[in-house]
Amino acid sequence: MTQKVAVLGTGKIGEALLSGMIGAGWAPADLLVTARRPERADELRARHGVTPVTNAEAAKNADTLILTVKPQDMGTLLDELAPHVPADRLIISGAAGVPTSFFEERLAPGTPVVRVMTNTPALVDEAMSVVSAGTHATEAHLAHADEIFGAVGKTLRVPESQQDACTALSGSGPAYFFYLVEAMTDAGILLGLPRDKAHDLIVQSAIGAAKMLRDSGEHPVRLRENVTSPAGTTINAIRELENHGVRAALIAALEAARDRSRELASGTKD
Ligand SMILES: NC(=O)C1=CN([C@@H]2O[C@H](COP(=O)(O)OP(=O)(O)OC[C@H]3O[C@@H](n4cnc5c(N)ncnc54)[C@H](O)[C@@H]3O)[C@@H](O)[C@H]2O)C=CC1
Ligand SMILES: O=C(O)[C@@H]1CCC=N1
Repeated sequence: MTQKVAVLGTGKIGEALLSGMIGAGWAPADLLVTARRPERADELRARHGVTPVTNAEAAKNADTLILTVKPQDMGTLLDELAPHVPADRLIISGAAGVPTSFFEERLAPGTPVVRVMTNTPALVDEAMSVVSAGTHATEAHLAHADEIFGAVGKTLRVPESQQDACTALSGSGPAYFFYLVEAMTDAGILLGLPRDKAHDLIVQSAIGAAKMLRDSGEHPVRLRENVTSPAGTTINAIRELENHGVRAALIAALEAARDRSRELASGTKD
């Protein structure tokens, strides 16, 4: 039997997933989408050939429901969905913070729920997605979630107790790198370079560093040591980073992101 998958609340993350799934071979005819605005539904149909439906129709007709609304909208979506979801549907939540128990409490007893935290590099098939089982999710359900999110990058299984930490690291992670590139580009301007050249130099350095981190098998400390010549330029920069507490700032920043993920657990408007 054909497995139909519905993406409910198809915004940035939902559309990236959809696009990756189609690229990986899913037939658009087997993909349903829901959107709040009719213009958005038309746009998704035109771009991807998928079928826009209502949330209730998605619950009735798809075997797997991927919920990609904001955490604050999850309560409202579930109120609408709950009467229409048969207990054999697999629910995959992509929302930050919201625990699998939130869904289990609102849906039919025994409904399998999988929680996934992905990130925006899903747009270029380089996502990092972490996958956790709810109470009733089996290995087959987890494998199905791995297959779906594997279409847009890497997947990793983690216990749900680690989801808030993973959200702080990889869910929000791309934003920290974009922020660093932005700040380093400003530094280039201070040093007299035109903005476009500074941008290109930093972006290519970021890509090179990312490839080395992934492919060299070396520890990041060793990679940094290899750049840091005795009495050279790099150590002067590193001293300033340490003087300004950048390491401590990053630790505090990720802790704050983890704490916010925990606060979002209520899945309601606040
Ligand atoms: N943006 C990011 O970097 C990441 C976001 N996430 C999670 O993914 C989820 C989606 O985030 P984005 O795609 O950035 O948000 P978004 O705002 O682009 O997409 C959410 C979509 O859901 C729609 N929506 C809301 N309520 C609806 C309803 N009842 N029925 C149908 N559609 C409805 C909205 O109109 C919107 O288009 C969030 O829960 C977020 O925590 C996870 C990882 C990374
Ligand atoms: O900022 C957020 O809440 C979402 C979740 C992880 C990345 N973006």
